[in-house]
Amino acid sequence: MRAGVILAGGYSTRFGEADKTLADVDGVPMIRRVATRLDGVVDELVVNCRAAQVEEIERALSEIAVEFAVDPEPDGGPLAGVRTGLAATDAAYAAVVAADMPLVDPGFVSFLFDRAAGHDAAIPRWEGRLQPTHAVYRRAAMAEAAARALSNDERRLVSALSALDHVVVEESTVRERDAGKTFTNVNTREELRRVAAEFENGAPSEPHGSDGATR
Ligand SMILES: Nc1nc2c(ncn2[C@@H]2O[C@H](COP(=O)(O)OP(=O)(O)OP(=O)(O)O)[C@@H](O)[C@H]2O)c(=O)[nH]1
Repeated sequence: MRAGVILAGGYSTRFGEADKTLADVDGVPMIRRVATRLDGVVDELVVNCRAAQVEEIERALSEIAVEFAVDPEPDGGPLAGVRTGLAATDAAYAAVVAADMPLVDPGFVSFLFDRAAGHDAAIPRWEGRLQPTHAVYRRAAMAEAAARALSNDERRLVSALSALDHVVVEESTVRERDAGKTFTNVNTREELRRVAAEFENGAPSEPHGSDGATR
């Protein structure tokens, strides 16, 4: 079993005044773009967010089957979000993807699942940095590593990686697969405009019938 855990519990402070995960990306809420792209390569989808976000995210995802994993306490940081998200699934492996990555490439995620097999994680590197919010984890191992790091007051995902037998998928591999755009993330309004332009120009393909636009 493969799960997809969408991390949406942040406060979008750089975005300002609104939850970026609901932002309109060429007619489709950003988190819906992430969910439809992941949906084709996983058996189940989990959305991790704060209780206050559930209603609007549910509306944005209408007709896409997801399970909500609500943070018991808000603002615990991304690592706490991952722990909460992973606790909602029994899948052997889970792709953890931030809700602000609307260009996530399902083929590349599928490749990460393949690379993670037999290990605790497959973590890509892009632009010199590991990308743990766009990675595949063995659920049980990451749940344990996250719990241990959190007990040491760590908030960042990378803190959990040292405890994992993780494969790093290097930039050269990402380039060979022409997948660099999969890591594009949206923090600011300007970044939202740029990513929306990618869709307006028709570049990234969406799974058939999944636009769920502005109904
Ligand atoms: N559950 C949970 N997820 C978080 C938390 N903080 C960040 N995240 C998630 O981690 C990922 C990366 O975080 P950022 O890109 O910094 O997003 P953000 O925190 O909403 O945005 P900024 O406030 O501008 O940093 C996003 O998918 C966030 O939703 C948190 O406190 N709890």
